[in-house]
Amino acid sequence: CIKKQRCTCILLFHNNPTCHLSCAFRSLVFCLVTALQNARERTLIAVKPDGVQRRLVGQIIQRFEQRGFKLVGLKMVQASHGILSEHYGELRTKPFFQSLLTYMSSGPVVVMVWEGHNVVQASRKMVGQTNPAEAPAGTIRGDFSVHVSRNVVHASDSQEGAQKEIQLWFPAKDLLDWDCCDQIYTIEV
Ligand SMILES: Nc1ncnc2c1ncn2[C@@H]1O[C@H](COP(=O)(O)OP(=O)(O)OP(=O)(O)O)[C@@H](O)[C@H]1O
Ligand SMILES: Nc1ccn([C@@H]2O[C@H](COP(=O)(O)OP(=O)(O)O)[C@@H](O)[C@H]2O)c(=O)n1
Ligand SMILES: [Mg+2]
Repeated sequence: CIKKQRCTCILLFHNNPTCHLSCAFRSLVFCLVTALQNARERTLIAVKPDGVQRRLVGQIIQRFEQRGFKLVGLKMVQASHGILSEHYGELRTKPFFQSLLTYMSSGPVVVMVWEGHNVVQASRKMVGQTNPAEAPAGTIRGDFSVHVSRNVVHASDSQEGAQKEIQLWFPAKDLLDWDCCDQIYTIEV
């Protein structure tokens, strides 16, 4: 997408003699802004109470760091039924809803916001299917869990869902904008 926009800028230069420098400049700015917006995609990841009890927090964080994502928010909380009901609102009619709330409030959770290119989709792949029996080895659930009711970690399943979940768990002031010195080595800007 970034490359396509660069090509558009170049075509504007070469094919259209009436095109002004300012036009190309605007395209370039658009191109850069889009690249930066893509790089700033965010998702909510939570280590569930089973993951915390089993001392998997460090290994889970390490996987996201290693992949090249940037941690911009982190906290440990004892989640209330209120926040969990909202977080899992879409599952309200499911037979396991009450047991899900009981499990999720049974101990602390570690809630995080990770930022980076395509982070929502990439995280879902790193986490694996909801049912660990279907999650391949190499995914977090495939490596650390065996049962759907104790699947160690949560990851937002869409960009829209991520935005809602991030707002639910974090006041904006608790998310940090910081420069990752290796960013130019993880994406092409
Ligand atoms: N049949 C089930 N029995 C018990 N728990 C379940 C069952 N199905 C789902 N769950 C629990 O509810 C959670 C939420 O289900 P959802 O369909 O959102 O899966 P998910 O998106 O993979 O998980 P999460 O939202 O926690 O990342 C699951 O992660 C799992 O812990
Ligand atoms: N059959 C199921 C499905 C989900 N769940 C739990 O509900 C959570 C949320 O379900 P979900 O459908 O959003 O799946 P994920 O997004 O977690 O993969 C799961 O992670 C499980 O903890 C469950 O206990 N039993
Ligand atoms: Mg889900």
